[in-house]
Amino acid sequence: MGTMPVVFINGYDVVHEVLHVRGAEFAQRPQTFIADRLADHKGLLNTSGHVWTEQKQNIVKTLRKLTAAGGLLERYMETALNNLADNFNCLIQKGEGGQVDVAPVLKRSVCSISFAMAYGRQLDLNSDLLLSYTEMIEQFLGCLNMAVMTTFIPYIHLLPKDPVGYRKCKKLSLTIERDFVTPELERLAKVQSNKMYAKDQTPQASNNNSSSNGSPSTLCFAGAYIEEMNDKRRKDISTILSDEHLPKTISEIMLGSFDTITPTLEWFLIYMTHHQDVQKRCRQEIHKFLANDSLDASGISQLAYTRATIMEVQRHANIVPMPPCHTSDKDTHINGYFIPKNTAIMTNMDSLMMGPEVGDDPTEFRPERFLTEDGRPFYPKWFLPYSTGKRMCPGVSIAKKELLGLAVGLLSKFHFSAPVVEGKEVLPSLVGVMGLTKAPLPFKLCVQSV
Ligand code: HEM
Repeated sequence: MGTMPVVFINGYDVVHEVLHVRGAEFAQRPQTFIADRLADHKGLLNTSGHVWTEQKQNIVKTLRKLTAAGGLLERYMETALNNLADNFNCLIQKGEGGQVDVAPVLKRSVCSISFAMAYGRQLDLNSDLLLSYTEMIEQFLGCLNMAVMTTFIPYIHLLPKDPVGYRKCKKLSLTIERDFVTPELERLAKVQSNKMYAKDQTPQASNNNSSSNGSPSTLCFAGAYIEEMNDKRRKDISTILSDEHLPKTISEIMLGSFDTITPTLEWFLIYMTHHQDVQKRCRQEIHKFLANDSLDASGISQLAYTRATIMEVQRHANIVPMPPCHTSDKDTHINGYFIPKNTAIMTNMDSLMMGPEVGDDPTEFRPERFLTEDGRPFYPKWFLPYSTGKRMCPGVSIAKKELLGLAVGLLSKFHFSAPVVEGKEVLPSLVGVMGLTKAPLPFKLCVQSV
């Protein structure tokens, strides 16, 4: 990458050794042109050392608290799903269910949930703010796909006419922060200071730890971050959490969830269209275990086949085939090969998802590979869509719940099949396009109520 050597690692044994066993040694991110310029050494995804360590611990703690917080995520999902169903039903009533471009509504649903988890308030799927936030995120990601070329040939960014869109990308990133992130953070900071003021005014309140549970500002990522930061400042504890890092970290949470959950759901619907038998079996399981199709925890936990299907979609479509690179700041060896310090280590996830450990015919779509013989969920060691070790995705538990909840909500309400064009069924393509993640080509589905 540019002048930086790159080593691809392949196969479960070496991936496990580098990312997990020697995770601390390889926990750093290489300094690439685009990451340095866009992240500006802030946030979490592209930082290393103590800046990354405290923020990672904080994000893991906060996301764990949010997923555990009394059905919060489930409430946001129900609202998004109801909104989504209204949108699909509207198209069906207008006679337009035969060929629906499902992606825009799916994207806004995911964005509305991420927004709610990040800022503590949920937007309607058709609200102007959500429409423009989603559009800006998409534009930014689209632009970034080309701008990453500067990682390989940095001087391109100096050429006139911005040939790979680097300057556009930088501008979009700043616009997102200015127009969407900052106003929400200011709103939350106000809530926070009002709360502090109220606490100072009420002698009883000062004795009870109202910051830990139940208050509106803690029930979102940004609120919890602000609270933790203020708490540490008040107690004079040295901290890296700051108003400078917060907007970048929030943007990364919004992008990190949007650009992974959306394509996974799109792929899920595409595979369900190709494999009607699997779709039918998932729906039967959902109707059997979920009373009124509600996303209650005890019912959801019994959906072994539907879970296995989502895992098989993640494996077969392999949405993050090349996760962000890792590096070490010391000369070392991997598998007997000398690796100079600051070499970018790239993981080839295809070598796991389609590798020999998968078993018989990895190219076949077969959810049963994630079930034991008696039908219980089975998590093979090579299945690492969220990576592993120190840099593992902190959003894993939210992602798992969200994917299952949205997949269940979609299948319980709608049937998906190939649109018929000029008397012929047109199945959506299984070929993906690579950006930061692997997304499907534009596609349409026939959507019917069940
Ligand atoms: C289907 C959903 C998702 C998949 C497949 C996924 C996958 C990944 C992968 C492969 C990495 C790179 C790990 C590495 O460098 O070894 C990552 C990092 C990350 N993900 Fe996710 N992710 C998903 C959802 C989410 C969600 C919902 C969030 C936020 C709530 C999130 C936030 C992040 C962040 C902040 C990082 C950077 C972690 C670090 O550098 O230490 N992701 N994710």
